[in-house]
Amino acid sequence: MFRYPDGHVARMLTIAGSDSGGGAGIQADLKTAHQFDVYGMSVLTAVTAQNTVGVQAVHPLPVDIVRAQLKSIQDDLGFDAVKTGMLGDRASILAIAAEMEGVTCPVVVDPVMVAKGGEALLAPEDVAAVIERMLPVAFVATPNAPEAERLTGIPIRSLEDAARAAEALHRRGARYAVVKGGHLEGLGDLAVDVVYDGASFTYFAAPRVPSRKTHGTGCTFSSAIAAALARGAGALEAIAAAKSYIARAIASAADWDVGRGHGPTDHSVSPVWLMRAQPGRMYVFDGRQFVETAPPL
Ligand SMILES: Nc1ncnc2c1ncn2[C@@H]1O[C@H](COP(=O)(O)OP(=O)(O)OP(=O)(O)O)[C@@H](O)[C@H]1O
Ligand SMILES: Cc1ncc(COP(=O)(O)O)c(N)n1
Repeated sequence: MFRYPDGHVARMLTIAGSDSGGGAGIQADLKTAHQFDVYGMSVLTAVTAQNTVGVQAVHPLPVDIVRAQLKSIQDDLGFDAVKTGMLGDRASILAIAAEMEGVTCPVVVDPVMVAKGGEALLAPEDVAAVIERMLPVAFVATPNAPEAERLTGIPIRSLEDAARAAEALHRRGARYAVVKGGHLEGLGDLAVDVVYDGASFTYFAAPRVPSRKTHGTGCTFSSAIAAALARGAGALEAIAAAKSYIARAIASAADWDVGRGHGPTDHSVSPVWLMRAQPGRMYVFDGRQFVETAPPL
């Protein structure tokens, strides 16, 4: 486990839903924390019956038990970074937002709305609560392109659109807004994520793997950012480490036979650390290392 100079072990909390299939949600988050040598803890917001083919049932947990889990962790263990994913019902969203307003460590908000198969994981009428209450507490927000469209109202068809949406998310309170490129046509064969920090656009890219094994990529990416932040990494370093981790996790599972549908990624890979990432640049991860280039826009 990663330890700080004072001896304390780096700790990450995930507040998210359970994926019985083990590829997304809490399960992906804890596997990722472990792979970053960070101690992982969880607050469950909902239980899903889910596999690689689809989501068969969703059961949000009562807000009292959501609050109680968080209190148990706060009263005893503490944490160095938080990641939020699927948030459950409106009462839980409001309770979690209120708690996050009082947290001093970095919070990564992954505004999960729909699963790969199209099933809703957030009620459409609760999107406003995520915009109004969760974006302002986000040190890093990590929507995919369709989620960023819903959060900003900006149609996203290109990298330029993604950059404009990242700006809008920053205006709505996210200190670092990351619009992920998994659902977007990137640059050539690259999957490009754009980051806006209020001053500069920074781009992280990796070759797009022609694979259906992308269940839980968003969960894995956002928890990797939180795990890196829990170790004291800066925001851009954390996003870079997460990009290398998810790129390797997708590539490594491409020939797996786990499930018949959108299979999970391989959480057993290791991240590559990019120290001193410069805002305003583009970094392409080639599977082994980052190559710095001029920004595409
Ligand atoms: N086929 C792929 N090859 C390489 N990288 C990918 C691929 N698909 C997604 N990514 C990367 O994985 C990360 C997650 O992106 P994505 O846009 O898929 O998130 P998401 O839609 O929230 O995930 P999910 O569909 O699991 O909810 C991003 O860094 C994205 O660029
Ligand atoms: C509990 C839970 N949280 C998040 C997702 C999104 O992940 P994906 O879009 O990869 O299915 C999911 N499927 N299940």
